[in-house]
Amino acid sequence: MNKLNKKYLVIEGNIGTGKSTLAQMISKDFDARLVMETFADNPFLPKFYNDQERYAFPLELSFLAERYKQLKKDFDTADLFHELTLADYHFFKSLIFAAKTLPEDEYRLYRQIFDIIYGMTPVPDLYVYLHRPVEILIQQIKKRGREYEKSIDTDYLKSIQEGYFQFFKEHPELPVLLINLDDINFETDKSVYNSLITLISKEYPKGITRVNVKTILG
Ligand SMILES: Nc1ncnc2c1ncn2[C@@H]1O[C@H](COP(=O)(O)OP(=O)(O)OP(=O)(O)O)[C@@H](O)[C@H]1O
Repeated sequence: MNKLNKKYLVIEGNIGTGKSTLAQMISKDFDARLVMETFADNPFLPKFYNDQERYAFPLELSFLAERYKQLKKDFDTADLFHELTLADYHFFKSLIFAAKTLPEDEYRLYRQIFDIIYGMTPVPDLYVYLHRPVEILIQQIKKRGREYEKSIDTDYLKSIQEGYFQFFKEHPELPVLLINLDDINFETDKSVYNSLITLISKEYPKGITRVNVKTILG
């Protein structure tokens, strides 16, 4: 087994929390196979941020189709070179977002399709959720300056965050490591990154284990 003692690790979190950056750093250091979410070339995403009502359904369907295709491809092909697979999203993310973006009748239809697919997706050994207050996320989103994300507000981020927390409550069988990063930058501060690695390499029981990075760093 690799030094993280995991075969399939998921890094999740709200929009702009830094999950892709952390997943990339870890995959480089531990020579992991990296499964990254693709969204840059989703033609519905900019349209959705302009007109949510009109474009939410095609957006959600396209994310679902894309994520399924990607997981299937990545997990169907045996990989003899990597012991660890690392993803910057968990499949359930699709449903968390859809519950917030779709009207009830469309959500019910979406859910039927989702449930069929969800049963076929792999279960992670550990689900890491990177938490930051929504005010910090707004700053991060502004800083990275993706044009179409300009309309994201704290209410939207709060509702997505609630969706994640609800998901954890409804899935007590999943080992979740909920790390409160607050405003701490693990990209520039090596000691923070090392603490995250130590945390992630441990074994966790099913359910939520909460850790506050500021408390650990003292
Ligand atoms: N199912 C979905 N429905 C609506 N929007 C989505 C969905 N999935 C992703 N998005 C949007 O796609 C963009 C990228 O999302 P995501 O949170 O994965 O990446 P990110 O914000 O770059 O994350 P990080 O900064 O933590 O790496 C965001 O604007 C997000 O709101």
